[in-house]
Amino acid sequence: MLRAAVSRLRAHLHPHPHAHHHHGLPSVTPAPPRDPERPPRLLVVQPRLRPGSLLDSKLAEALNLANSLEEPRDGFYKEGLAAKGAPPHLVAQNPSSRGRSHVDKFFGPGTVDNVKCYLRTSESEEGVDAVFVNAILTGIQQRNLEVAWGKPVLDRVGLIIEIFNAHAETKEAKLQSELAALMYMKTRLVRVRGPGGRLTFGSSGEAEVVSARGRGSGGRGFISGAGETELQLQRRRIQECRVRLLAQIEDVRRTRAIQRSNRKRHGNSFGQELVTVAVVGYTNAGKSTLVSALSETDLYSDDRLFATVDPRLRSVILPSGRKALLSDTVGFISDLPVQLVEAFHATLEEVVEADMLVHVLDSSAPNIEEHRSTVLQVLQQIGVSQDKINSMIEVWNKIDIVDNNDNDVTDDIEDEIFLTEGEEDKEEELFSENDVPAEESSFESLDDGTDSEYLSEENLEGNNGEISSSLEPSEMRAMNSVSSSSKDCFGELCGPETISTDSCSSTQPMSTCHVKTSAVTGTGLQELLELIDKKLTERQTIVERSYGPFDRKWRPSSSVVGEKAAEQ
Ligand SMILES: Nc1nc2c(ncn2[C@@H]2O[C@H](COP(=O)(O)OP(=O)(O)OP(=O)(O)O)[C@@H](O)[C@H]2O)c(=O)[nH]1
Ligand SMILES: [Mg+2]
Repeated sequence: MLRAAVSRLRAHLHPHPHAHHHHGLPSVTPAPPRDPERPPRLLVVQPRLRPGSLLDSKLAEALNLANSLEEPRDGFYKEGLAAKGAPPHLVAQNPSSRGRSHVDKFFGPGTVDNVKCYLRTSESEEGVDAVFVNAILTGIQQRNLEVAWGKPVLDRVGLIIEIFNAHAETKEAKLQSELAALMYMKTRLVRVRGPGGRLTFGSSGEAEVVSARGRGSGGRGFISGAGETELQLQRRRIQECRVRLLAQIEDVRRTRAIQRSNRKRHGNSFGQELVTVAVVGYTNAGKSTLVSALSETDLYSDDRLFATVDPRLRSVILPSGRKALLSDTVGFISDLPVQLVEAFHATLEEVVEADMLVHVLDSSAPNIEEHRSTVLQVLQQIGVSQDKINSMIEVWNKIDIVDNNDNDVTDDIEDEIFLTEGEEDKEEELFSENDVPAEESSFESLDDGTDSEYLSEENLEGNNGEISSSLEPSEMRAMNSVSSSSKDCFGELCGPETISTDSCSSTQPMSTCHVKTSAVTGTGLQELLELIDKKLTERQTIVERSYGPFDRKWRPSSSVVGEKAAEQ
């Protein structure tokens, strides 16, 4: 009921369908009649990034995000993600890379026009329901782009929230994604002067936009008075909604806390404390697949991003016979504002309170380093102790596809990147320069401010080689070198015997134990279970040895500390 109320509110504030294609709300411009069952079709606009490999991975993620916005019916999606193919997309000049982000529309006038042209020509074909700009826009920029393009515009945060909303199934996940939506919307209230000179909300008017942050009447005379009142009304409604949501989420949190303490108190049938291992990681790393494989159960896994929004617990018997609970949870992603992470507080508390963390990484991802640092950052944000982060086990998953991942990222992307006439020579230069090692390639100086902002299709002919070769991810090289340096630990147990080796010492941040796995083929799963077992035993010994409640943190065993001290 609350969800419906929020939807109504959102529709009122935001009267276009980007948020709710699935709810069939009216659109800004009369869109061609479309099948309400069909997931929304988004045009992806990706600001250009350097080096090329970074652009490739961000674009691939953007396309995956665009394809992920779909509501499952009875727990299933209409078609597999692979069947969908890449959505239409453009690579645009990145205004922020030149330090001159346009306050009013984010992009420069050339880009805005080109996207408009693209939309006009595509209208006759399949049509696009909304535009997804893979950047963080201000409310004003979003609204101005909507006016310019005549289509709903979603930025990165907006789309992710919509995906959360579409995928949430349990009450807990629904409440939290509603809260995320509300918090996002609150920063996005803008007034627009409508066609009749009236101030309205939404994108029907021309671009006289006033920030909702309440810059006040600012000498705007009588119209601003009425506008302010309406704005205040909207803000109050949002505030009321938020208070109600927070109260309900507090209930969820309380229930979860009780469940957790029951688990701790009653433990398993042997009277042992029932420990929880939280499985965390970037979205699509394979957390659900891994938890399913380890626990021999069936959790929903999918190539869609944020396939899991609902937290799930699965029990697993470790090699020692001890029973543990694995907690599968929502994945993380880069560039999410902290308030949105906070909206998922109740769910993420499971991670904070877990006895141990397992960090799943997709080792086939070209920007694995960025994924890793995003996850570490979020863990810190939600209040996981540094000790727990340091003693986390890293799982390098999808090892089965690591060797042949060299060209899968751009395979179906390349032909659709656009170039504008007049820009050919320069762009050719850009692409061939991608051959140089990633660290050395900086092309910012080549962007000299012309307004032609696209790469044209014809121009990519003959350049494909360069693009693919630019894909060789330097991160993978870095990873391989880590891999060889951590051989001592790898595949073995990183217990007290090996803890003094560089690769596994928990006293050294970031030198975490890792296991290479494939959740699909089962490679490395036994090693992982053994490692979890070992770490838990280690932890328990420490807890037992400690004297007071303040010592109940993970620490290297005293013998190791003693050894270290003896060395010095
Ligand atoms: N080749 C290969 N594919 C894998 C492996 N593990 C998972 N996948 C695939 O990767 C995709 C994502 O897996 P999920 O388990 O849904 O990933 P997740 O981390 O739970 O993702 P979110 O819930 O969306 O955050 C699915 O299509 C899986 O089949 C693996 O070890 N090898
Ligand atoms: Mg999942």
